[in-house]
Amino acid sequence: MKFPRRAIFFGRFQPFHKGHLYVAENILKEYEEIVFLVGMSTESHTERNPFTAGERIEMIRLAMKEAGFDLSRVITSALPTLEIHIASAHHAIYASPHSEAIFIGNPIVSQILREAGFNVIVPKPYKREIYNGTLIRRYMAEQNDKWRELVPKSVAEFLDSIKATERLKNITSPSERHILGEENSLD
Ligand SMILES: Nc1ncnc2c1ncn2[C@@H]1O[C@H](COP(=O)(O)OP(=O)(O)OP(=O)(O)O)[C@@H](O)[C@H]1O
Ligand SMILES: NC(=O)c1ccc[n+]([C@@H]2O[C@H](COP(=O)(O)O)[C@@H](O)[C@H]2O)c1
Repeated sequence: MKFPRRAIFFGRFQPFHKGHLYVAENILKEYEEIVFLVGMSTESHTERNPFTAGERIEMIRLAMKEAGFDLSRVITSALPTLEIHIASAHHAIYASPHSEAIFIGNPIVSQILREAGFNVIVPKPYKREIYNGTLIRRYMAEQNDKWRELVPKSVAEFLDSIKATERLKNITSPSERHILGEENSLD
């Protein structure tokens, strides 16, 4: 059987932002279909992984639709939080439809996948200093509206609908908020 030409984009998507969209657009210039593999999907409501797997899948689909892609080219799959181990690489295979390449920037995970025989491609950085999940989560936790410009409009609307900034504020530790210069707002 001839499979459609596919590539996996492996990430946590916490939340889905414009850097992810840039990578996905480039993947779809070269491949017929994209598989968004949502990592650490069994973790939510933590500072690093505040959103559930379902919420992340929802953001991916909204953003890809907003960007004008036919969603029949967009596949989503999820992996539980795994030990960082060579054997874990094979979980990516069972969770994904047949694919020719896997796009991932995390150096440890990409090394493990490479050693397990995957065709690993590190995405070209696109304004990484602003388009990164860590910064966006910090802005959200400090109720700083700057996060809105860093995600697609439909994602911002979705995040508002689930009161995401309130969640981020409540789950972000005081020490983190101190780093953000928010100490005066704590009672
Ligand atoms: N601005 C960007 N330009 C290019 N690639 C990006 C960008 N942001 C993320 N990526 C790629 O997407 C992959 C998955 O991203 P991930 O979901 O971990 O988001 P992140 O922005 O790196 O989040 P965090 O800051 O929470 O680690 C990364 O390993 C990286 O290769
Ligand atoms: N314990 C884990 O399951 C674990 C830890 C770090 C990275 N990863 C995976 O690697 C991918 C990329 O990692 P980062 O999002 O940290 O760059 C993610 O999708 C994530 O799921 C998994």
